[in-house]
Amino acid sequence: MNITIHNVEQVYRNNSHALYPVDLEFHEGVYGLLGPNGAGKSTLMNILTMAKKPTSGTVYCNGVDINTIQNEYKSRIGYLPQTFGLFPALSGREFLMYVAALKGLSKRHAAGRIQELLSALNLNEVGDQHIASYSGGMRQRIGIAQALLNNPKFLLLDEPSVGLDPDERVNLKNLITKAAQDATVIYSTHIVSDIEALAGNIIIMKQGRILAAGAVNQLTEPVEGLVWKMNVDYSGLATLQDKYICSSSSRSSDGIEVRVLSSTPPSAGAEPVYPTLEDVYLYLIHQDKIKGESPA
Ligand SMILES: Nc1ncnc2c1ncn2[C@@H]1O[C@H](COP(=O)(O)OP(=O)(O)OP(=O)(O)O)[C@@H](O)[C@H]1O
Repeated sequence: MNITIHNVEQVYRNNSHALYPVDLEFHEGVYGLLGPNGAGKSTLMNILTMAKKPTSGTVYCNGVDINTIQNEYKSRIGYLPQTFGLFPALSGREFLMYVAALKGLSKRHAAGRIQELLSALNLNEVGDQHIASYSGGMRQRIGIAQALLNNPKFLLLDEPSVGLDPDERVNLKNLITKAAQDATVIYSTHIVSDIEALAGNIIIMKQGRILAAGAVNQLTEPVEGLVWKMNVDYSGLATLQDKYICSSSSRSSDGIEVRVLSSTPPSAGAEPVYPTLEDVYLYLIHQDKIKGESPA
């Protein structure tokens, strides 16, 4: 499925610009949509799922304006919103049957698909218990299951890993990889590690604008030569963090190994390193500060 967004803009009544005119194109595969709080990720997802009408601009599905094929388009979508309501008095299975009916799935087909998804999401044992008794992670997995019910060709997941334990995060990644074999998947998050190995394409947003879009190796190019690795002690780390954008730090045999974003070497011992997606993300989000920095 080919989705094209042309000149899509969202301005709220209070004149806040959630999206400046955006042009994007999605094909089959996983797209990571990264951005800090308020970047406009959920607004974009709501427009793509037709939950929200944009102030202006058009979304095309395989070249056709989605407004002219609403029902067909919606039947091919699976959506996990950032927040969603579940009926606590229903069991997970009953809730999924209810959503399947709304999506127009036949009862027989739905029953088989729901069993498949309860197993895939490790919810078999609790599938017939009331949702009221579910943990946060179990509720999130029911949300993921409802998004996958109709084998969507366009799957949109807003912060899907929230509340999932490490095992379930791995399981989620495997499910998404499988779904993306013949579907377009958009995975929205502000957690870079969630999508680093999963998404072939990354879109980075901030304050309603697209800062960069492309494959990870395309995005790293402008950041090459701007990332440094060095060892410091705890007080040295605090000093560095005051002056520079530090992308990650980990304990090492020589104290703390820290990655620093800087246009010049932050110290004599700093060693240049190849940028990761997290480096790219922090660079793009904080580039004004990095460009205007005063080195040590
Ligand atoms: N109904 C609304 N009325 C006015 N402004 C809104 C409304 N909904 C969202 N906004 C604003 O639009 C901008 C983008 O919000 P959005 O929820 O799309 O961001 P996000 O990237 O999904 O953030 P988060 O990671 O926190 O979920 C924010 O500045 C937000 O305050």
